[in-house]
Amino acid sequence: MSRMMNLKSEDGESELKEISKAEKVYFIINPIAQNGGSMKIWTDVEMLLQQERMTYGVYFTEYKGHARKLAADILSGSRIPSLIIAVGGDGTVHEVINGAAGFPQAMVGSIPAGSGNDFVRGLQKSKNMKHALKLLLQPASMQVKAVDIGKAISGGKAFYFVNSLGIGVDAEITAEVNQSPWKKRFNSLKMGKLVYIYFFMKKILSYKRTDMQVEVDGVTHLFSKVWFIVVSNQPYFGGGIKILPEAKSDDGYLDVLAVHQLTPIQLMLMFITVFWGGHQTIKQVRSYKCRSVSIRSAQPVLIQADGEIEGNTEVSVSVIAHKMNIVTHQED
Ligand SMILES: Nc1ncnc2c1ncn2[C@@H]1O[C@H](COP(=O)(O)OP(=O)(O)OP(=O)(O)O)[C@@H](O)[C@H]1O
Repeated sequence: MSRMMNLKSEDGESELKEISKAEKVYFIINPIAQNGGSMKIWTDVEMLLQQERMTYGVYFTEYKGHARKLAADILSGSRIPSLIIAVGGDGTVHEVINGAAGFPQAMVGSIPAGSGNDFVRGLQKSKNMKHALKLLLQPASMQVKAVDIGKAISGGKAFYFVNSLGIGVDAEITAEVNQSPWKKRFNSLKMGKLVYIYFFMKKILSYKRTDMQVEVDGVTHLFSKVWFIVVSNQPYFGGGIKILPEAKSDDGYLDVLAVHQLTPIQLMLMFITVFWGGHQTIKQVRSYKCRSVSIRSAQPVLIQADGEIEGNTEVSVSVIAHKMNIVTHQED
């Protein structure tokens, strides 16, 4: 479904300085994000857009993977600078980024309407849904920034990620949560994050840690009993966990963190130390900055990218510097 509305603001085109750089604005809405809460958010957003008499196109996803196709279809139709706003969680942003990669006229933003929203937190730098909406309604507060993205290949399949990629227990938990009826129940109570904590507690008691070989910019490291390895483009993962505080999305590097050997209790304590960055001083937590990293697990284990299961067991990742235009708030 698509709709187009009136183009200019009441007093002329100049007010829409940055948005008019994006001559077209499209919203791609995931109607099942946040267990349908995204639709309520979209209704509120649309009311404000109409009050401002903005012109935009609207598309609703109809199946998993549809946002990627919609973004690619929109962008292949014209070379006009176009801003695509994902209304949903990190899964929706992930799909839009994958559809938009390779189209230099694309700009991507998000109205947070999911359970994780790490893209909005760490890259777009919006504090909440209203703050994100301000980007659109007060274009003077917006800047367009070319950020790095990760390109990954697992099992012969190539894909991009904008936040982070994880192999190990984090991906296994993601897969279990997505299949669980508890996700809907917790989401409908607006407590989507609690379900991840519940599955984390459950999973770490049964998870079989595995050995992994990691090649960081050509240097091989062997880790035994690995819980997870995360490759990140920004500080946050897993819905607000500041796991790689030094990661920057525009430095041409990816940050890698490997967590191994800890007992389940130590792993829980490690996550507590993340609040003040203390985890980085733990011997069993190793971190690197790199341009490329390959990971191979001794045992089959899942891989998630931006919270979506994308592969398993082995993956090669490289950074593509300044590949994706995103909208962010003007830095103070
Ligand atoms: N119409 C649809 N029907 C079914 N699945 C869809 C549809 N549109 C998008 N999806 C899938 O919904 C999943 C969740 O999307 P998203 O991350 O945006 O929302 P979320 O509520 O934050 O979920 P999560 O907790 O997994 O992050 C993604 O895997 C996406 O591919």
